[in-house]
Amino acid sequence: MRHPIHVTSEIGELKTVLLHRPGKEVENLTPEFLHKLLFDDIPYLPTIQKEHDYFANALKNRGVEVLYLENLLTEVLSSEEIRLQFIDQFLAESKSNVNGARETLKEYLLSFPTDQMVDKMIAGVMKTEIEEGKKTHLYEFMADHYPFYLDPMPNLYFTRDPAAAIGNGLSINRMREGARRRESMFMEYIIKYHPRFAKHDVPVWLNRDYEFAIEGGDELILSKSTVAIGVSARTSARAIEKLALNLFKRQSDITKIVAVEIPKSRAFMHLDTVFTMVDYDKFTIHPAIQGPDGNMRIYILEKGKDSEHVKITERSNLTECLKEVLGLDEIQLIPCGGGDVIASAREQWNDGSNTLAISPGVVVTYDRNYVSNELLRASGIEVIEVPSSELSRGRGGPRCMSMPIMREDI
Ligand SMILES: NC(=O)NCCC[C@H](N)C(=O)O
Repeated sequence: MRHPIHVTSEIGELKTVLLHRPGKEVENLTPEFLHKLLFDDIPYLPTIQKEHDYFANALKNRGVEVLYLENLLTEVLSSEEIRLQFIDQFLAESKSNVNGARETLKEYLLSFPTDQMVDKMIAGVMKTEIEEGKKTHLYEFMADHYPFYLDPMPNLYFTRDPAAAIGNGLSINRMREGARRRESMFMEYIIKYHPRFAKHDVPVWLNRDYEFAIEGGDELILSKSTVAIGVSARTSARAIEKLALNLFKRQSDITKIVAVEIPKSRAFMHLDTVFTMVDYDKFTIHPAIQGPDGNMRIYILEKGKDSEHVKITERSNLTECLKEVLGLDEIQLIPCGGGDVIASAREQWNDGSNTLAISPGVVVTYDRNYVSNELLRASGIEVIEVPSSELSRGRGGPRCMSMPIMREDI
């Protein structure tokens, strides 16, 4: 029986990917809550959907099977027992606003057909949606003070981050920011209960109940045996070490974790915002993450003396480290924006380094990053561009917007 999750590289031919089509949740962004909800601007819904459909079609046209997170979850929640369990957990995890109104909200959510209920949970529930007569707590009447019972989940179209495929298993992530923490519940339920996955007993290398944060944008599968993980604003060194211990212990094929420290900044929130793999020996990079001589702080984690310890050795140069772990004589780093200070900062901000490889040497990128795209082409890469004026407002690119679950081995 073919395993439903299989990812042993960043670049092997993409067979199946999980997306979320942005919906009403982006219309629940207002200036007051942009920062909290991790957006820099408010996307225009019809256009962001059009751009997202273009992205999905670009993948389908290349033979990729596109699955939508919201559809898989709706299928899971068709069982009444699981639906009730999911709602209870979802409301419990949304605790800051639900306080005391759980039963009213549960009844409200259950009044919708399951697909609309899922959309509603993602879009958020406004206080004004519940009849006044059902409100019993002071805060429920304060719609102007804080409008939501359930906060919207506008970052859900960045399916990369809540969970990541590693080999035949997954990390289901505890996300750093409160605004995104509920997102990984979706994958937890899908893996456990959706018929496509449930019967395969998919290994979960690290689960979302682990106390330290890790996000999929930091997890890059360099090869069958090596994963690079960013130590970043979102991913903690502790979670990386725990994941490494579990991967070494539980018979995965992973023998090396390359922990790459990157600056903690909004623009560089994950490793994949500054570094992605585009071919066997080619990578995009934002030059600002390296020191003057290309120096960086990099640590290789390998099996240690016992199951509680990893062996840690330090490296200081990314190019040399990649050559070592991939067994290559040469590798090429393609600078975002061509290394021009202005173009690289501008294009990195709009995810110029955030490419999604759909096979070795073929990537999907945003059209707006024309300097980086030309440079990729000049380096022999085929570039499929997608329109990006609204998609880019959430600060993530094609890699962030996709969660590959099946790739051919390379
Ligand atoms: N892998 C990624 O870099 N994902 C982009 C996530 C953007 C989202 N607005 C966030 O701040 O989490």
